[in-house]
Amino acid sequence: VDLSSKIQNTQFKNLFLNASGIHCQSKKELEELMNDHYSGGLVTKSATPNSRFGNPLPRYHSLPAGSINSMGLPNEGFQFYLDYVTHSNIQKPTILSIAGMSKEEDLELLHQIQDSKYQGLTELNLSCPNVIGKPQMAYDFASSNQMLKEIFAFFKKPLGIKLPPYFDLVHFDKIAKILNQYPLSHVNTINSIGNGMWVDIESESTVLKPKGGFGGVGGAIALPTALANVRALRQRLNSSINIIGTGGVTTGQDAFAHILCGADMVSIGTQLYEEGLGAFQRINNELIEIMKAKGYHSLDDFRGKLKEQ
Ligand SMILES: C=Cc1c(C(=O)O)[nH]c(=O)[nH]c1=O
Repeated sequence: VDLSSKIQNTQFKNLFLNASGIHCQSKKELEELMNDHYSGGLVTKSATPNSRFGNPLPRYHSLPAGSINSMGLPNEGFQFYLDYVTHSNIQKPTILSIAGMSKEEDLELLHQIQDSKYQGLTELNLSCPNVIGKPQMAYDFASSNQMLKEIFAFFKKPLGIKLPPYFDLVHFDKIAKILNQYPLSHVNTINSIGNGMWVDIESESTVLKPKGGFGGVGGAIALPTALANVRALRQRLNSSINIIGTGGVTTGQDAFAHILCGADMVSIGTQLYEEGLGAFQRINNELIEIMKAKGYHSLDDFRGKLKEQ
């Protein structure tokens, strides 16, 4: 059974990635991830120009079926991640994630990447729901289109976009129409489901401190939304644009479902945070068992071949 996959011309020995933000913020986390045998690639925490502490704690809470977070983009700063993916002992392909606090910052970071020696993939996060006062850009179709136009006037390296979930078929039509105009390497869908709320009954309080308790929701609870976004975008995007399916993957079955819906690669976030790096080996094995039982030898045997009732 072959779990290899690719994004444009970048080959991955297996389809699994960490979701940006999970196990990829510090040097220690990145090195453990780089040396992990059961993930095919490595995604960095979204980087801002300068390092950030992020939002006040508590800012992450485990839920019965997932997680809620309002981290607020804590990261070591762009130069740290650019240095890491450019100079570290590269064992697997990398995706450098960036999230400027404005269009100007995004453009500046992309100019630095364009002018750098970095030859890996880049991912522009247009969907962070937790920076106070910063909207999720990808919900503003006109601004997203304008931003992409300005980016592709100069950026010539492989670039993907991290999208928030959409909940309306017309919105899938609108965002796909925009994205199809640009030579994107991939889209990564979904980011957490923005601005959820969780309440502690005993204390009668929110569980998160930032933003009055509003935070992005992830984990098992997000799987139906993630599968819908992967399927809807696969049905609408040019075949040249690959899809990283993120959201709700806790088992090999969930990964299988993402691939059936059209995902080329699959990211694991909440489950990786809760279980640790062992989640990759377990989910790899579970997916292999499913494929063996069904007589599939490679992901291409069933990718995007979701049947309908
Ligand atoms: C990059 C900020 C993000 C954060 C964060 O740092 O709060 N949390 C998410 O669930 N998704 C994000 O995109």
